[in-house]
Amino acid sequence: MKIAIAGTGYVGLVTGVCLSEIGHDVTCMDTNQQRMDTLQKGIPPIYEPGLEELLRKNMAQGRLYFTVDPKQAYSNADMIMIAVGTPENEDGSADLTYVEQAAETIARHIQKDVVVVTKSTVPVGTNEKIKQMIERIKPANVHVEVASNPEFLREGSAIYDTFHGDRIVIGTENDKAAEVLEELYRPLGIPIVKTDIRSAEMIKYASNAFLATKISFINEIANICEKVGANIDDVAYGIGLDERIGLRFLQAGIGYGGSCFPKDTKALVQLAGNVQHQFELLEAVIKVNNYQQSLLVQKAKKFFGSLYGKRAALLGLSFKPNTDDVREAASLVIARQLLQEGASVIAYDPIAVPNARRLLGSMIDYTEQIETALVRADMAFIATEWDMIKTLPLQQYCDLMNNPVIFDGRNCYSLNEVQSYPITYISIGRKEIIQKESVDLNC
Ligand SMILES: NC(=O)c1ccc[n+]([C@@H]2O[C@H](COP(=O)([O-])OP(=O)(O)OC[C@H]3O[C@@H](n4cnc5c(N)ncnc54)[C@H](O)[C@@H]3O)[C@@H](O)[C@H]2O)c1
Ligand SMILES: O=c1ccn([C@@H]2O[C@H](COP(=O)(O)OP(=O)(O)O[C@H]3O[C@H](CO)[C@@H](O)[C@H](O)[C@H]3O)[C@@H](O)[C@H]2O)c(=O)[nH]1
Repeated sequence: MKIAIAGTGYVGLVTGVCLSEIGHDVTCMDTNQQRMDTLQKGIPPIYEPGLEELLRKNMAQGRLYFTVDPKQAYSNADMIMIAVGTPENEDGSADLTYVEQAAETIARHIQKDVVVVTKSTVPVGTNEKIKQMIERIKPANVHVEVASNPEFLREGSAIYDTFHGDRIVIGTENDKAAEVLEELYRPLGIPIVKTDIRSAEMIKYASNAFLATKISFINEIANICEKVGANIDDVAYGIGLDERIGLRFLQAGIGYGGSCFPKDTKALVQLAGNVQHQFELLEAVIKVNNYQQSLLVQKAKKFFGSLYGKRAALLGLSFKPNTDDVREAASLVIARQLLQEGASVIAYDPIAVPNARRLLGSMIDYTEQIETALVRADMAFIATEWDMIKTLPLQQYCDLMNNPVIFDGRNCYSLNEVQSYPITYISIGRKEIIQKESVDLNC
């Protein structure tokens, strides 16, 4: 099949690369010239495990192209996928500017019958608007079907998820469009849910809202565990073994970040509000998450009294491991709060430093060496559970820091392990380990 993709970010690029890998002829179109110049050289503009290899392979085999020219991308396509960003407006609703621009450009350049598929996360009713918009502009002799096909991949495992997802959701108005999409995805062997367009759009928001709810729920339980002397790791395991609850997505910490949960939860609250339904549960989920993201600095203030003049090592900048994405990352909240408290910050991340620098500028220092961040630090904040952070021997904190005080937002170390070192260790939903004389101790 000849497929064009509008928007070559995390979703568009990964989808394009994976569809070319299963034999389709894919042209990715983006309005960002610099991004496409980089891609034409075979260099991915984002970090995603396994992406570069598949990108180069399929470009070399002549199945994957990149262009900023909409005519080249859209005029001959059998299917066009919209994968542009849907960021949040100031009121939390989804900003559909890029989707509308993409739909308009598609309508102006199509020359043959085509199925337009929306992969971007869009509020219920958007695909109908896309259809109306395209119908208004397209050539009269061209027939267009519109389908909703929301994306469920996770950053950091996007290629794996595309080939091994739990389900593929296809929302259409008629069987013909559904059949084309089923044929596209059949080789992946992933269960397909066929439904109407509005339900498909809702499935995406409801999925993200439910996952975010699980995280805020376990974080609230963690906050109570701290007060009653229970251990959240054991509690999460104990409840998660009940198959109705499940073990996944019960990792307590400093809340969810990323380009999806924060904006999609707010967009669903807005969507509900538009039909006079106050989504109180989801409002609480968002409130808990905001609180959670600022929890570590609150804990540090409680421990030290004042953070003024202290040197902080911030370990991990990306919103989760294995990605360079820092959108809505808890690390950004922590960095800004530490600066407000008068501390200086040196941040470590193996790959997200350039993206973080774009947002935080020179307000903090950066390093790609974890040891450099820890040298002479008064306190270390673990914001992302990268492998190199999780497996850093505790002795290193002792050797490099002034006096090792760790605020662990991802519960990377077991309490038993920490107890054998003269380290003050304050994590989430677990007992605090305080070295009263840590100031005078040599590890
Ligand atoms: N990132 C994820 O993990 C993920 C997962 C599932 C769904 N989604 C959803 O998918 C959509 C895309 O997310 P993303 O993270 O890939 O976005 P992104 O910001 O990484 O990429 C969006 C791309 O679209 C391009 N673009 C903007 N307007 C365009 C236009 N008119 N024509 C062509 N290109 C245009 C931008 O230049 C950019 O390269 C969003 O709706 C998001 O909510 C994202
Ligand atoms: O038990 C958990 C699981 C996750 N998180 C945090 O939640 C955020 C999101 O994590 P994850 O869901 O793994 O990453 P995303 O790439 O944001 O993927 C989510 O958002 C995508 C965009 O909509 C969807 O496609 C995916 O299905 C959905 O998992 C991160 O900050 C994690 O640290 C926790 O705090 N505890």
